[in-house]
This record gives sequence, structure tokens and C-alpha cells, in this order.
Amino acid sequence: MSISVLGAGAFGTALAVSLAQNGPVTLWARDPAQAAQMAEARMNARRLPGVRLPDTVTVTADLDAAMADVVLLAIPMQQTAAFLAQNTGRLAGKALVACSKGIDLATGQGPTALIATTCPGAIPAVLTGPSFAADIARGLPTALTLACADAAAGTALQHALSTPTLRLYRTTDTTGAELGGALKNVIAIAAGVVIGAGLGDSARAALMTRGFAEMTRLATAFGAHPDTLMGLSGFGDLVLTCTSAQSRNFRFGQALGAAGSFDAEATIEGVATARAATALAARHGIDMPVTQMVAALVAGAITVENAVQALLSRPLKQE
Ligand SMILES: NC(=O)C1=CN([C@@H]2O[C@H](COP(=O)(O)OP(=O)(O)OC[C@H]3O[C@@H](n4cnc5c(N)ncnc54)[C@H](OP(=O)(O)O)[C@@H]3O)[C@@H](O)[C@H]2O)C=CC1
Ligand SMILES: O=C(CO)COP(=O)(O)O
Repeated sequence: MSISVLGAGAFGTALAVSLAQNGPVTLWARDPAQAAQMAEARMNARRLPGVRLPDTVTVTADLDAAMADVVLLAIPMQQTAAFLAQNTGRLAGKALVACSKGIDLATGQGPTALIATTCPGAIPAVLTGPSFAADIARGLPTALTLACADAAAGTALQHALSTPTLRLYRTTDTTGAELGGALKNVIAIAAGVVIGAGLGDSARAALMTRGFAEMTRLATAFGAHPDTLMGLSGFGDLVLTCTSAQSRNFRFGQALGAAGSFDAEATIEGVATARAATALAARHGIDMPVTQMVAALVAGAITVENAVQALLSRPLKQE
């Protein structure tokens, strides 16, 4: 099976580097100048500095040249719907593996639903779980979830995309896998706020636990299996992202909590996801207090102090 990665950001580049252990991989960057620079320097200096691109990685800005049997989509979630719509013909019939973590703001859909509605005949799948691009690219041991509703196709993808350092587990529960990966970013922002505001590790643990409860509530309401949330794509990624300063969502929250500034160019998926999840929760009558607070905080509609006060003064309830 030929493999390509669309999107030469930190994660797309890291995946291409890891997959190159198995054979040739094509990495597509939308900017021809960036593609040429990467091909020449054998490095993605802007997004993944210090990591050499193996000879088996071909970098191109030609999207037709980047078509393969298996196409990994490593572009930010809010750009995905438009990208798919612009490339429906090219992507038809491919196995399309979404590597982004989020919920489309305009439709409330995750990546597999977007693929299914936009690219008929494609096989939608998701690759998600606890993994920093830098760790994958350095060949550190990493385990991820490969979700595909078609069990046979999922098994084939699991084998094609596992490498000596990247171990994939499979599931048919695409809803659980993609909602776990999307919602943990929102809780990671909240965890960052707690640490940035100096509220302590005990508060962070409480927030992660209650955050996990609301992640599970929303995902199961949409048909996800609770076990999926307990796995790498949910609990595993929640732990990583809420506790590591490598996480952009966590660091963004830290800056919010400390009233500091943050790189406006950085990909912080949890910001749009907080809004999208809050809207979904309201529409379906699901209680998601932490997510709602994050949405209000990032919109500047509430202060950190008032958000904490509002969460602590909710009616006492059974766990
Ligand atoms: N970084 C990580 O450790 C991990 C990231 N992810 C997920 O991967 C996804 C991508 O994140 P990441 O790689 O880190 O982000 P980056 O900010 O590093 O890179 C984003 C990439 O997407 C490209 N891009 C943006 N818009 C478009 C578009 N409309 N069409 C084509 N390409 C586009 C950018 O191109 P350009 O440079 O030209 O702007 C850039 O190459 C996110 O959903 C993230 O949650 C998942 C696991 C780990
Ligand atoms: O998803 C990730 C780790 O699994 C990356 O997290 P950030 O996008 O917060 O950096």
C-alpha cells in the first residue's frame, strides 16, 4: 500500500518520519517554497527543527503527486472541511486517515463524518492518541489508536501504519476515538489555567477527573463506547496533554491562567473545540461545566477567578 501524508506541520512531518521506517512516504506541503526548502535541507526547520527527513520521505507541493492508497490528513481540524471539499475528486476511493483532533465548528462533525459526507467511496479512519510530534519523530516508543468503522480495512491500516516504534491498537468506534482526542484538548486548556493561576496539582487532578466524566458523557450520548474513552485516545491522551508542558493546549491555558500572552500562530485545537462542544452539549442537554467555562474563558466572557468560583459553587452532587 502506498502512503502519503497531507500537511507538513509538526505532526504530519513526524508521522512521515516514523512511517519511512517501513518504506517510501510522500509528504505534501501546501507552500511550494516550504516544500522545496524541506526537500533541500532534509528538515522541517519551521515546525520540527532538528529532525532529519529520511531518504525514503519525498516532499512535494504537487497534490496529485501526493495521492496514494492510504492518505493521512494532518491539517488542522477547522481547515479540514474546506480542504476535503476542494479535493473530493482526488480523494475519492482512498483510505483517508484523519490525524487532527477537533470538532468542525460549522457542522459539529468530527473528521470521519466530514470525510463520509464529502468524499463518497473513501474509507474514513482516525489516527489518534497520546503522542507529541517530537517524540514520534525521535523514534521514542508511542502507542496510538487506529479507528475505522470497517473492521477489515481498519486491520489493514493498523498493519500498514504501525512501525517499529509506533504501535497501533485498533477499534471500530470512530466516534469515541475522535471525540476523546478532541475533548481532551479542552480539558488540557483548563488544566493549564489551573497551573498558570497557581491553583495547585490537587485542583488539576480534580479537573482532569471531572473533565473526563464530561468527555465520556458527551461521547457516549453520540454512541461512543465507554471503553474507547478509557483507552489511548481518551484517558491516555488526557493524561499526557494535561500534564506535559510539551502540549500547546496546556501551555495556552497556562498563559491564560497567568494573564500572559501566547503565540497567536500556534495550532491550539481546544479553542474551537470548546465552542463546538459547548454548542453540541447545549443542543443535546448534556452537562459539561468545565468545557463551558473554557469556552467562556477563551472568548474573554469570564475571568479565571469567576470561572473557578462558578465551578466550585455548583450544587453538591453524587459522584
Ligand atoms: N503536534 C503534535 O504533537 C500533534 C498534533 N496533532 C494534531 O495534528 C493536527 C495538526 O497539528 P500540527 O501538525 O501540530 O500543526 P502545525 O501548526 O505544526 O502545522 C499545521 C500544518 O497544517 C497546514 N495547513 C493549515 N491549513 C491548511 C490548509 N487549509 N490546507 C493545507 N494545509 C494546511 C500548515 O501549513 P502552513 O505551514 O503552510 O501554514 C501546517 O503545515 C492538529 O489537529 C493537532 O491536534 C495530533 C497529535 C500530536
Ligand atoms: O495531541 C497532542 C498530544 O497527543 C498534542 O497536543 P497539543 O496540540 O496540545 O500540543
